[in-house]
Amino acid sequence: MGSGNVVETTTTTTTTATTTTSSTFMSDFIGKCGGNVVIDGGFATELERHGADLNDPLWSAKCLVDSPHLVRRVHLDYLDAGANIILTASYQATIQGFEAKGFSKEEAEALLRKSVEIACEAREIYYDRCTKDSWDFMENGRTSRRPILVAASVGSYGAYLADGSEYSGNYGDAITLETLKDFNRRRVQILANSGADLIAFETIPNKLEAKAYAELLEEEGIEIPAWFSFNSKDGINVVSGDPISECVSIADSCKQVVAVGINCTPPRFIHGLITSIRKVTSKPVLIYPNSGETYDGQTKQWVKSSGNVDEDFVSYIVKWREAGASLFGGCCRTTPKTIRGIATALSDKN
Ligand SMILES: C[S+](C)CC[C@H](N)C(=O)O
Ligand SMILES: N[C@@H](CCS)C(=O)O
Ligand SMILES: [Zn+2]
Repeated sequence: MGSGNVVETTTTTTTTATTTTSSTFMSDFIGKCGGNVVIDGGFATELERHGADLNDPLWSAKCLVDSPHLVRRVHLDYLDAGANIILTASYQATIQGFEAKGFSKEEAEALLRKSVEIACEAREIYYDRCTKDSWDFMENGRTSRRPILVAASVGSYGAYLADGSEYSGNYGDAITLETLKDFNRRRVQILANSGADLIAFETIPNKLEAKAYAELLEEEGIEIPAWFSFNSKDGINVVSGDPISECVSIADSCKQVVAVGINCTPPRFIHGLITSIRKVTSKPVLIYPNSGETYDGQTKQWVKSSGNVDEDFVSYIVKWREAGASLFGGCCRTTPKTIRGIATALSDKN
């Protein structure tokens, strides 16, 4: 496990394998955070705000190669804004994607590890700064630090395709369960052993990919927890058209999955989706919507959605909490300002 967080695990020895489950990992963490967890905001969005050019098949993962200082800077921006969970820059970091750019397999694997190293380093810098500036507070004579987890991001296969396919989930008939498992196998192994506290499977657009991740976690005996986060463009199904209930059921049945929810989805759909998810699972629910704009995979630009206007969603956070979510952040086109607003809205409620 990553440093700084105590996790209760129960170890079950069977005749064939040793499995480690962590059923209380997320509920313990939510408790340590006072009942609500703040996730970070749009990572690539903030990289771009600092001047990064992400018009590249690697998208934000390009910065692992050419500007790691910006990656660290963005993590610190979100920590300063109040995040309890920061996601690594590995959303579009795949061994296959790095190899296509001329890196060796070893170099590609090192870049995946580097994404976690930078996030862990940012957490240490943040904690050191807090200590120096005496931001820590004393509780029963002991110094107490804001709990912070590093989540290793795994973007979907559609992200690797680098054409916005994570918003259609349409991979064609050639892509099977086995293709998806094999595509992700080494990446997931590396990230699971990188020092991250959990794996964040993000922007999962279809049921097939959820099934592939669940089977992969089981087959590889992955010992750190994971969350599954889906995206939707109608508030009823995930983007491929697969019912959200069926996707969430897959996450619910997977013992390594400690939270399930929705990301990179317009705010106007979030309330209904939380209600639908709640009907299928008692695992903690996470939400980190985008701004409500639409991504154009050809131009790699965000465009205003016609007809539907999503306002700044910070004012909805309390309602989403009442609907049953307990982890809240932002995805594309949200910023540290959004995250600071979420942290304030939740602390006002505590
Ligand atoms: C979450 S989307 C905005 C990431 C970028 C996309 N996979 C692309 O490469 O165009
Ligand atoms: N963690 C990624 C998700 C993109 S949908 C990011 O914020 O850039
Ligand atoms: Zn997003």
